[in-house]
Amino acid sequence: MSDTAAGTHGDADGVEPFDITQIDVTADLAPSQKAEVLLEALPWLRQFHGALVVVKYGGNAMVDETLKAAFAEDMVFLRQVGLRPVIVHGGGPQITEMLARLGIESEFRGGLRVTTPEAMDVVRMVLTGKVSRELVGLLNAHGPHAVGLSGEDGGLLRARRRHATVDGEPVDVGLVGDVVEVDPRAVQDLLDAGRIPVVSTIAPDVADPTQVLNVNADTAAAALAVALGARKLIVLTDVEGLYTDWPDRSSLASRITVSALAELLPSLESGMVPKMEACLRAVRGGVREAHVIDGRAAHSVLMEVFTTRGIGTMVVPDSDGRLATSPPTSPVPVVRAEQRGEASS
Ligand SMILES: Nc1ncnc2c1ncn2[C@@H]1O[C@H](COP(=O)(O)OP(=O)(O)O)[C@@H](O)[C@H]1O
Ligand SMILES: CC(=O)N[C@@H](CCC(=O)OP(=O)(O)O)C(=O)O
Repeated sequence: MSDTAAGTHGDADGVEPFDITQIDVTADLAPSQKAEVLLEALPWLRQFHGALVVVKYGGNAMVDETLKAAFAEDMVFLRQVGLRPVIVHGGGPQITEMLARLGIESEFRGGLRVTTPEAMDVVRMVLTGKVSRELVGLLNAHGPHAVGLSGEDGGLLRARRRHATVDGEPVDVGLVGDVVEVDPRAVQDLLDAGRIPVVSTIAPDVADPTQVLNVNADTAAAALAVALGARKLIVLTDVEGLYTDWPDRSSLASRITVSALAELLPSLESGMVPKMEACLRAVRGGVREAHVIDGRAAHSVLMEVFTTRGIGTMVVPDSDGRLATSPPTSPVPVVRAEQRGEASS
């Protein structure tokens, strides 16, 4: 059996329904076709009822006005039909734009932003004060669903300073961190209250909690998905999915196992690396499916979750693609406040 495949994201209840991805959304559907579209969603609505889904919001879906509004609709739709979405957002382009406005040049090493104390202020301001606010506003245009929080809130994330690797050598990138602890209770509380949590990936330094660190949003989303025991991680990007032989357009993988992905990882180019590492980390940590999907397509999340073919690339465990064979091993410990010796309310 091949470890990568072009195919569907599985049968539910043996239904062979209408393929929504083949629909020209601009064409007027006949009433019977509309019914077929709804019916295709039925087994997935049933299967994912109550499922916790972590969605990494980024790429084009984050900069185009129509796509932004469509993304908000998708999240509200998920919540409304009984799933529990948690959004982790990026904001690299917005940070770069604000730094440029302030006359500060952006520099990346090994895919990570070189973050000086001055740049860190801007990163925090843009992620929590601009990107998060805007997304919460779009979601709450549909009702009081969303609440924004950063990794600093309720002890959600803690990070340790990390170095980038360039040509095999460690390179200092300043105030950049990797998540080493997650206390998901702040997010869980919001989910229990029926809210949609919107997370910005700023995290206090585990060695000095008064210092905050800039954390890549793809990797933070994976750490959170593992800590929350998410059913799915969905990462939006600006390409159809993972190409096993980039840029050969015929090499799009619709499904890949963690072992095949681990083998492929060293050959990937920088943009795709944190995304695929995040998927690998999530599935190895017990998340059943991690998806990289095209944020340039309106309603790509709905297409992924509620259609039989799905879209993009799905990363699955080595077993049969549905169930992990071994117990989850979290690369990031879930640490509760009581374990840290702090007061719990
Ligand atoms: N193997 C690959 N499969 C898909 N995309 C790839 C691959 N290798 C490099 N890329 C590039 O990575 C980009 C996605 O990374 P990036 O631009 O950082 O995404 P985002 O802005 O969504 O965070 C794609 O647009 C594509 O140009
Ligand atoms: C360390 C590091 O590089 N952090 C990122 C954080 C934002 C992010 O990850 O945004 P995207 O998902 O839009 O790329 C940055 O400063 O750009």
